[in-house]
Order: sequence, then C-alpha cells, then structure tokens
Amino acid sequence: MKQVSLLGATGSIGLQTLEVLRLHKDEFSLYAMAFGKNIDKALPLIEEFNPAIIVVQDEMTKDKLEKEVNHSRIFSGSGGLIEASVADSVDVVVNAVMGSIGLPATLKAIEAKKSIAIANKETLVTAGHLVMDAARKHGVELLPVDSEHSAIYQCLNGESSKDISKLLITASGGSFRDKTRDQLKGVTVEDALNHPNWSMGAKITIDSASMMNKGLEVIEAHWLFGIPYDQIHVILHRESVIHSMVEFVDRSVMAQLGTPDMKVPIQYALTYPDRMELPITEQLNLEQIAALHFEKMDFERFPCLRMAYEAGREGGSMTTVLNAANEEAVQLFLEGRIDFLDIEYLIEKELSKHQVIHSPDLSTILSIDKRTREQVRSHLK
Ligand SMILES: NC(=O)C1=CN([C@@H]2O[C@H](COP(=O)(O)OP(=O)(O)OC[C@H]3O[C@@H](n4cnc5c(N)ncnc54)[C@H](OP(=O)(O)O)[C@@H]3O)[C@@H](O)[C@H]2O)C=CC1
Ligand SMILES: CC(=O)[C@@H](O)[C@H](O)COP(=O)(O)O
Ligand SMILES: [Mn+2]
Repeated sequence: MKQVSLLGATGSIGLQTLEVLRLHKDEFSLYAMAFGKNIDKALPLIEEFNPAIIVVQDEMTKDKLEKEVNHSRIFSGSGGLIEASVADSVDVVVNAVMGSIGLPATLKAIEAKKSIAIANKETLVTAGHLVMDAARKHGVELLPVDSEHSAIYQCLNGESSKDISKLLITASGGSFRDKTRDQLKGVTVEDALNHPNWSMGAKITIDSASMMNKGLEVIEAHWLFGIPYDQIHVILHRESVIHSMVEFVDRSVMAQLGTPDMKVPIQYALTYPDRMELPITEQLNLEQIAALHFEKMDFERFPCLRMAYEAGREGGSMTTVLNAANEEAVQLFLEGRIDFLDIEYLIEKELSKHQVIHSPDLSTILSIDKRTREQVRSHLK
C-alpha cells in the first residue's frame, strides 16, 4: 500500500487524484492532504479519507478548521507543506498546489527521497536548476503529471535523451485562439475561463488563454528532460488529442494520444512503471474525431510564448521573474483589476528591467519572487 501526500487536494488536479485513489483503494491511501482556505470543499474529503496530516494555507484557516474537526495534526503555511511532504510514512508526494509556493516542499521531499508526482509546473519554472540538482544528488526521479510532459515521458519510455532530436509540445490555443490581438481588447474573465478542451483551475486556464501555459511548459520540459530550448517546439493542435511528441535522431516520431482527461497522467505518475485500468476515463474514438489539425505557432500573436523562450534562454533568475510576474498579473486579472492584455505588458516590464543572477540559491529566488510580485502590484497605484 502506497501512502500518498496530496498537496492541493481541493483543486482540479487534487480532486482528480482523489478519484484515482478511490478507484485503487488496495494500492493507495491518503496519508496527508494540503489545501488553501477552502474549508467547505475540504471537510467532506477529510471525513472520507481521514488523513493523518492536514495542512492549510494560514493560521486563520487553521483556527477555523480546528473548530470544525477534531484533529491533532493540522499544520499551516509553507512549513506545513514541508511537514506533509517529509513525514516518514509518506511514499509519494503529489504536488498539485498552484504557484511557486510549492517550491520549498518539493525540495524537502526530494531530500527525504520521496517519489514525486509533479503537477506544480511553477516550481520548475522558478527554480528548475535547484530542483533538478537536488533530484540528481538524492537519486529521485520526478514523475510528470502535466499532460504534455507525461506524454513525452511515456514516448521516451526510458530512452536516453541523447537520442532525442526534438520535443513537440502541443497547444490547444486556449479560449482566445481564434481572436486577433485587436479582438483581445476588453475580453472578460468569464470569456478567458472558457477553455475549449480542458476543465482546469482558474490560473492555468488564464495561462492557456495567454499562451503563457505553453511557455511555462517549454521551461518545464527543458528541466525535466534536459533538452536545449532550440530542440523544444510548440505546435498548435486544436483537438488536444495528441498530448505531445518526441522526434528521435533517426526521424522516428512517437506521440501519446488520449481523451483530454488528467486522470490518465495522474494515475500513470502514481503507478509508474506499471499501468492500471482506468475505467472512469472515456476511450479515444478516432473515427468520431475524424481529423487532427496542426498549425505553426505565431510568436507575435502570442508574446507570452516568446517571452518564456527568451527568459528560459537567458536562464538564472529570469524565469523566476517570468513566473512571479505572471502569477501576480493573472491574479489581478482574475480580480477584475487589470485587462487581459495588461498581463503580458506587466510581465514584459518586469523582465526588461531585471538584471539576471545566474545559479540563484533558494533564498535569492524567494526574495526575487516576492519583490517581483510587489513591483507588479505597485503599478496599480
Ligand atoms: N488543472 C489541470 O488540469 C492541470 C494543472 N496543472 C498544474 O497543476 C497545479 C494545480 O493546478 P489546478 O489543480 O488547476 O489548480 P487549482 O487552483 O484548481 O487548485 C490549487 C490547489 O492548491 C491549493 N492551494 C493554493 N494555495 C495554497 C497554499 N498557499 N497552501 C496550500 N494549498 C494551496 C488550493 O486550495 P484552495 O482550494 O483552498 O484554494 C487548491 O487545492 C498548477 O501548477 C497547474 O499549472 C498542470 C496540468 C494540468
Ligand atoms: C491539461 C494540461 O496539461 C494543460 O496544461 C493543458 O495543456 C492546457 O491546454 P493548452 O495550454 O494547450 O490550452
Ligand atoms: Mn499541460
């Protein structure tokens, strides 16, 4: 029986992870769960799974929760996420929190030699070098949950990265894929949250609409698979049926296909190197789909993708700034305080004035992350 620590249990990935655990009760048990502030969503999960450790975002939420449940091990904050990740009984940590808040817990879980199923792409974008160095040092393999990276991982099937000619990451185009830049002026939060293929949390859905999601995924792929940026291509694929591809040096191309359902990569990360049945996911019906389409990416139409490649190639603290500025700008858009096009404007502003620091350590990363968020918010005044 594998004991799971699930960070971000009340979110889109978290709830789908719990669906997988329900399906395989003899294989997995929930040892720890972390969430932010959403007590209403968490209470029935606590009752159902009875985790030994519960973590919430802050002390105020902890106080509220303690009035609702009689539980002796409720923790809060980043320290709480670490507690849930390193507990002796934990075998696998599923990191599905949103944002760079997931970084310290990922590093500590690696040090504690836990298996890590990583959905939290912001951790790799903000500090990929620290995460991958720690993983190498402690002999821990990160199992990707992000659909594109799970696809690449499945295509590679243990093959050496020296045999890769390029990675082809597919992009649906997001909710505004058929709008011109002019038509993006004045789009609403509701419009942006209307993803054509996937049902996901709010932040990643906005990232998908701005194409920053693909930019973050390029950087995530660079770190997970050790592939230079020139060999990572993004291709527009409206159907989200091919989740990504690998071209090898002999021109053979492997693709992974499936219905757009995150339970597939979540379960694969949990059961790797084995596979288990997943009857709650629809089968792919290619006859019904009939045709798959591919288009070249337009970097002028999607400047967030261009900025992500530029920041990734620059390296060091530049991707920390990219991620923090994006997280903060997306939050402001979701709060209705800035327009959609201001997201890319604010990110570009932060990137253009940042003096890159190469190989930043954890405390430098955390302070650049904090400063960048403050600077983005300061433009509102
Ligand atoms: N959703 C998807 O299909 C995919 C998501 N991902 C990645 O997975 C991660 C999670 O995405 P998604 O599930 O969509 O996000 P959601 O916003 O749906 O969920 C985020 C989860 O993190 C919790 N959380 C937020 N802040 C904190 C905090 N400070 N401390 C503890 N818990 C916190 C939330 O709790 P609360 O509910 O209380 O706010 C919630 O449980 C992201 O990095 C995303 O990019 C990658 C591929 C696909
Ligand atoms: C499900 C998943 O992995 C998301 O990251 C998804 O890829 C978003 O879709 P697009 O960013 O391609 O619109
Ligand atoms: Mn993805």
